[in-house]
Amino acid sequence: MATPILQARAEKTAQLYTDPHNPYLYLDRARLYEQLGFPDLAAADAYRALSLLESVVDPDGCEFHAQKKVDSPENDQATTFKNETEREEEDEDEDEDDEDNAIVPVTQEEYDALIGDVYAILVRNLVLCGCYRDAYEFGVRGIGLLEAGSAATTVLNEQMEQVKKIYRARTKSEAEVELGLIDSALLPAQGYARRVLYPWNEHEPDRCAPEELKFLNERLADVAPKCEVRAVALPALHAGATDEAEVSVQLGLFAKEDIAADEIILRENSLLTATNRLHDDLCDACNAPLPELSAAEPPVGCEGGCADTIFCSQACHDTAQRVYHGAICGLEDGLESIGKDIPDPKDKADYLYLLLLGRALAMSATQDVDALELPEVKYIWGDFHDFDINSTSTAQKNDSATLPFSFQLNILQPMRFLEEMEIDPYVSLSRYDTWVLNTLYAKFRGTASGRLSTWDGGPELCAVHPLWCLANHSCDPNVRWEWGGEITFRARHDEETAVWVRTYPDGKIEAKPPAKGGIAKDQEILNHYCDIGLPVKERREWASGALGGLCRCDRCVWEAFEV
Ligand SMILES: C[S@@+](CC[C@H](N)C(=O)[O-])C[C@H]1O[C@@H](n2cnc3c(N)ncnc32)[C@H](O)[C@@H]1O
Repeated sequence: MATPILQARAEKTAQLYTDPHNPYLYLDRARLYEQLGFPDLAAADAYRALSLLESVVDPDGCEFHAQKKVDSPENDQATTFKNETEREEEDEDEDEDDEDNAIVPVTQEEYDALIGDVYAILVRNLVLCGCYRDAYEFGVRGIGLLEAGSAATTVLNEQMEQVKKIYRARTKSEAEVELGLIDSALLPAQGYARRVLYPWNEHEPDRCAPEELKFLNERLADVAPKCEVRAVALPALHAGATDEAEVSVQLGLFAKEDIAADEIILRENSLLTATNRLHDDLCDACNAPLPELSAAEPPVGCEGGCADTIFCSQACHDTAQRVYHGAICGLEDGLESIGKDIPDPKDKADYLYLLLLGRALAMSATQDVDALELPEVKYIWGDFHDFDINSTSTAQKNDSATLPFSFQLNILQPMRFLEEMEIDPYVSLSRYDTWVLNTLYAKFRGTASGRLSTWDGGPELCAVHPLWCLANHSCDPNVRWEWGGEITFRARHDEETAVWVRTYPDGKIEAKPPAKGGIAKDQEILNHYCDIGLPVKERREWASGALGGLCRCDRCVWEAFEV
């Protein structure tokens, strides 16, 4: 049973689906998200309201214009809550509805009445997420625009005090700082959002249910015939887990029969890939190196006018058209400029996740399916916390606020992707709403594999392989993985298994003989999310992002003297 506030959010969302360029509705929904403790979603809606309102003062500079349906008795129907299926059924009747509802532009007077609240909500919620750099930019813009002394400028000035506090801490200065003299590049751009399974998300499967496991095992049979997906109890690693015995029931891969050392046990291809290399010699679909032009089967170009989109084979070309390229064919020029050429190497990994998101959006549009229903996405682990309606969220004080969130990567750039794909981001809200994007990011951040550049050592390629990523981690893994055009697991042999070493305070070193290679029937297939040659402290640091906490595998626990 939905609580009144969730019900109100559902109603407002349903209204937005039929009146998508109405800034009032976005502002209303932003307020509801604020109350629900989702400052990230509130900021995104406030930004949508702001972008639409800007069209009132600059109609020629804006592609989408603020307008609203004028209420009619029929329109009232749209305010009653509909679930996803009911909504789809109603879409067909929508054309008739439109004839009954007049759509009118939002006026300058309405702009004047709304704009203060829009800035106040946007800036307050960006601050709550910890996105201080963009909060500052919008705060300064709002203060410059709004009448001094208004309620909204009071809110903005309060928020700017928070920003100044962060700036002083960052620059290690005690002195008062003038707002105009702040160097915004020194403020943090990235904050955090709650990593939760949204209560209105109807796409997430019950992955441990027998029928879902059966489905996954049918898929796995083609890719890893000697392996099986099973439910497994893992130690809970997240920050809130204080009890060592607390477990998290998840999935893992297991051997169905004995596997010899060096045997390749899994081969998987995926088109959910991304690269930040511009104009590269890699296949656009699978990211494998392109064959020579003189090869018997030379590379295949896109026929739709994408000069830099090249595939390693006709098969990759055809699959790409069907899976993701169809919707973006011919739109390469605009799309190429998003998320590549990143000036600060520290941001490269985050921008690769954005590019992965872009690929998922292209897949969704090409196949005309919700991104969260894509087979590459639906069953992968998202490391979600339970949603607690009574808990509010700020970047500083919520255990579930662990999903990196920024104005650029979660709000602005995804909108740019949609616009470059010639999709109206407002009309397509039901498919590409911010909670959908956050859910995609949560899934990608725990499961994507990456490859580093041989040029500068920075991350340059990443991919989600939905079956490969079901394998859990150990610092004493029994497989190695390799990723060319396809990703593989190969059982380790005797010389490749990890040596356990620990050093006592008096300098004495203790080592354990490494395990034998190969994998016995019913053993879990254990991958490695970090370089297993590193000492325990470094391994734990490297793997903590993908694990959601510090590794407690047998080797780590032994090497860190925790047993
Ligand atoms: C790539 S997924 C692995 C598959 C996942 N168990 C599933 O159900 O799909 C990574 C997540 O698995 C869990 N995990 C993997 N190895 C683990 C380990 N050694 N100890 C505890 N949790 C682990 C963590 O929650 C991590 O975020």
